Amino acid sequence: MTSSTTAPAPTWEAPLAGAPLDATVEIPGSKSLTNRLLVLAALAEGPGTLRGALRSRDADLMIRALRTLGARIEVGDHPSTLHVTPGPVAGGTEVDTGLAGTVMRFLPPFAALADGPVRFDGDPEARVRPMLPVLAALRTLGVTVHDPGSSSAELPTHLPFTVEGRGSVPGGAVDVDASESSQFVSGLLLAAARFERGLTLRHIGATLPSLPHIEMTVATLRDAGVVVDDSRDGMWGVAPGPIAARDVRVEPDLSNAAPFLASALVAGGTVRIPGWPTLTTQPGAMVPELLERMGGTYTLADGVLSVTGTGKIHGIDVDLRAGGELAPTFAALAALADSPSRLRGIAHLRGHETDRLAALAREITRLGGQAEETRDGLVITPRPLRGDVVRTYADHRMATSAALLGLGVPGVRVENVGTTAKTLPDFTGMWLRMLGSAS
Ligand SMILES: O=C(O)C1=C[C@@H](OP(=O)(O)O)[C@@H](O)[C@H](O)C1
Ligand SMILES: C=C(OP(=O)(O)O)C(=O)O
Repeated sequence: MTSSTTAPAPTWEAPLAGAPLDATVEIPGSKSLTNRLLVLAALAEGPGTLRGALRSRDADLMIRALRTLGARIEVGDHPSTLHVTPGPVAGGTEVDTGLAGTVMRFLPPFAALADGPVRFDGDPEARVRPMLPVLAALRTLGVTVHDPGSSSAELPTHLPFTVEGRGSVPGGAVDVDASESSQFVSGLLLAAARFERGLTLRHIGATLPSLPHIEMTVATLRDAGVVVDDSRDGMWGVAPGPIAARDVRVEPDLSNAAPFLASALVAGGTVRIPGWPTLTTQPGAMVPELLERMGGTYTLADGVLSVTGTGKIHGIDVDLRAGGELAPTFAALAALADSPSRLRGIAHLRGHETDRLAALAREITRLGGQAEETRDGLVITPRPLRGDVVRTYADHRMATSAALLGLGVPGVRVENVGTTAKTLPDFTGMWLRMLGSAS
């Protein structure tokens, strides 16, 4: 299994904004859409194609895993064009999840269709991310899951684990507590049309994060001809049936666009993102309005989103439950604002790539800021900040939010900026080009 390095990585000097921005930034395909569409293509009735797919560590982990599980995936005339030919789901193999939530939560239900055992493991940081709800659901649905190192009948709560594929999954009804991650729901729904009786899934937790990501799952399933009933809140039904083979284009990743757009508020000037969808299930669709509340303005014309800022940022009180992956960007803006901010509804960020609430509070504090964890979020009170090393904890969004802080604070150095390869391999190149300082 691959693992992220624990040796001290060289730091990257985050550039300070020298002048108001005037940049157009092309953002690669959405991680969430790419990895859903790959899974559905690998379960489809025939060969299909993704265009504009993301190529990053998370997407490539998904590609490698699906290949080992029996799909043929060929790269077309552009690296972002992927031709997928489904095959019988193969067992007797291992899946490296890296640190990708989409791989570790979407593929166990897929592996349950295999003709043999599939062992899952990932990065050291992945071994603490919550897994139990999806594994417990699989057991209820008739699938055996066990700890690869023991003969105990007790369900593993985390990676590593083995899913004993038996060639088919009975399916049926299951209750899932998805309060720690919407991905438990999405993973089960994505494979459910291939279960003999389909699936009826009821969420039983107190809160449900990332609802747009579940809606994205439902939309991609319906686009592939799968019958999904989402007429009752917190319940989803998937009818058994074929998954259509398709030729699909992936939208740009709007969450990855967030730090670039937010730069306009820090540096002043305008940042433009082409290919912004008018209708989308991506939670990044919330970004323009949130930036407006913090002092920016935006327009969407001919598919180009433009955000303009003045360099003056206002604090915000916002429930980010629907788009928790945006929190690191807004925490950085909040630390640079002229009034306090409260980010709410994001307790589940404690199970992301790292405990993001602790990491953001610690790193903002390291720069001289004031940031406190609450039960379900952060309270950030702006203070004058000074440069220092910002630690990233193997978390790509800690790195991009540190870059944003560095636009406004001289001397910010980002530890292991290479962690951005999880979803955006050329992050530093794109950032420098945005600032007009690329060689
Ligand atoms: O399904 C998806 O593609 C995702 C769902 C969300 O996970 P959580 O519900 O665990 O936050 C999000 O944060 C993650 O980046 C991607
Ligand atoms: C939470 C995230 O990723 P993952 O898909 O690994 O959960 C994220 O990208 O912010």
